[in-house]
Amino acid sequence: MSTRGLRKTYRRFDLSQVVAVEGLDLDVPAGGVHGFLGPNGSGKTTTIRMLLGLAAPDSGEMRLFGVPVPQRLPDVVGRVGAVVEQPKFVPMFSGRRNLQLLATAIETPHARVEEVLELVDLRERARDPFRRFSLGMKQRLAIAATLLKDPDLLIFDEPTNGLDPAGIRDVRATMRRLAGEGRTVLVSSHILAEVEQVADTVSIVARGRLVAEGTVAALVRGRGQVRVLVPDRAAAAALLAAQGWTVQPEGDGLVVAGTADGGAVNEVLARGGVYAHDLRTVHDDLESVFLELTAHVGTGGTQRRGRRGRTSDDHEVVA
Ligand SMILES: Nc1ncnc2c1ncn2[C@@H]1O[C@H](COP(=O)(O)OP(=O)(O)OP(=O)(O)O)[C@@H](O)[C@H]1O
Repeated sequence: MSTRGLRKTYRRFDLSQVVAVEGLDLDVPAGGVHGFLGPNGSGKTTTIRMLLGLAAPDSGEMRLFGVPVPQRLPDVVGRVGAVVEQPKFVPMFSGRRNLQLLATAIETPHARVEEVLELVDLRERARDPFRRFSLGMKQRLAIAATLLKDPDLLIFDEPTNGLDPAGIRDVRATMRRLAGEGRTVLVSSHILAEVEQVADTVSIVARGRLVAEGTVAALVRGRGQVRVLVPDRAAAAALLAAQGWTVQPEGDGLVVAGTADGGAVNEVLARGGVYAHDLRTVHDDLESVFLELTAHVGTGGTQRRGRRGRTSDDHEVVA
């Protein structure tokens, strides 16, 4: 999946414009889990809706499986499954019955229902009525519905929203399992910790623009701090600051920001005749990288749509 120069504006009730997506260049490699990350209102849902033909871009290009969309969406839509908002399940019917109804609607054999229930680990609870399902189970049922037609690309918009830790863990495990089968999973989130552990690669957006992309390891590499305990803090601080590092006192020691290279810090100190009696490297996690990258850009447009607190009851299954 890719986008080039993608742009979408909305008109507010007072006729002013909100730029939801602004010149977005997104690349999602085939296979694996790709995190689509950004603060609330940074344009993730709008981008996903455009990719699925649910909203029209103002300008820019989008490709799915190498073909331009929305122009040729009908050619590839069968290879895409998405969970984006709004419920489509009957509360009184069992999870299995709900899936069977959908399977009939898209002319898929009911045997596939058993397969997808297995894939999302819901087989044992498939006889329970949907209304008795926990949020996590509802979410996995929505994922199961998208799997009925065996898509190569799965798109999940904030799939762990409103879930408890066990629900989050189960949805994560489901995403990993799907990627393990060779599918591509695109998952959007504004909570990095939820995606960091499951994503192979990520794109970070802020105000509708890409601010970073790559593997989680590459994004956090080299970012961090080195903490040192030294006998002479003033001398050590002078030596380290001379390297261009930001040095701050902390407790009995010093924190050297802007490097995660403990060896280099140690060498500078030793060459200057200051011997550290303790030195540790603290690597930034993706959360700090994300905050740093998105802080100065802020969040999206000024108009909010009151979607905070949305639960997984609001999922739209594009099957
Ligand atoms: N239908 C709409 N009408 C007007 N403004 C909209 C509409 N949809 C989105 N917006 C605005 O566009 C911007 C981007 O919203 P979008 O929902 O795409 O962001 P998001 O990154 O998915 O956020 P969240 O994490 O809250 O879901 C926001 O400022 C939002 O208020």
